[in-house]
Amino acid sequence: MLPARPEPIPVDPRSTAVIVIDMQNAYASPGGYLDLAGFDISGAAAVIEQIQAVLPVARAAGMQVIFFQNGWDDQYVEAGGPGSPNWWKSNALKTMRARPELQGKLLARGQWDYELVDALRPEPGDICLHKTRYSGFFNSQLDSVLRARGIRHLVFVGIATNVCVESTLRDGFMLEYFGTVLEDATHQAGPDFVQKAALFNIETFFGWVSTVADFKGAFGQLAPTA
Ligand SMILES: NC(=O)N/C=C\C(=O)O
Repeated sequence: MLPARPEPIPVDPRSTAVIVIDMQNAYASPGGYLDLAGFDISGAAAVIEQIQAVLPVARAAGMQVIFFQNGWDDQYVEAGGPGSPNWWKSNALKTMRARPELQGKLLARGQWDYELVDALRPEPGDICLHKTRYSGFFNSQLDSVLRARGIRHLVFVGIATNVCVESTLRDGFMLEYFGTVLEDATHQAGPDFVQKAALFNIETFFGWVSTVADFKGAFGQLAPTA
């Protein structure tokens, strides 16, 4: 059992994936997109440390680790033009329109901004997926990757709690996946209250909320079974 809110939840490591949402320079490094767009990323360093603690435990317990990277091709075709709400709402695209010297740099594959932070690198056996919108289920291989492995429970870490973490967990709920967020391995984009609001929504309507300490307590002693 994994201690969680609103109640403990049974989690079988063999049918569980840890989903690492968008731990890219864009979201977690000074000089990355969120920072340049004016969001407070002061909590990101702690999130990196917490995820560093979670991943070895998950791998040793036999859980699948899946890294997501968010962004688009270097011409931003995948971002959509003015006919896409993404063109209007993406703060990365808006920041580049306001500051043309940044054009081509934010969330573009091949650029530093798009890369995972140095401290969190996939290991052999981990899976890396790409997404072009906030939800990891939209236009991605996630659902088939999970179904092929019999995975039914998703444990979320990463940035941002109120955008890509919550979007992916919500879509997973609609697709019958159980979703748990490790609250202290996530960080919001926006004021503190949006972290609380996202966690309230998840705990109340879409899934479960746990902590890194409880995750380590539940799975830290487990080795994979054959
Ligand atoms: N990874 C995220 O949660 N992203 C949030 C905002 C954005 O990508 O513009």
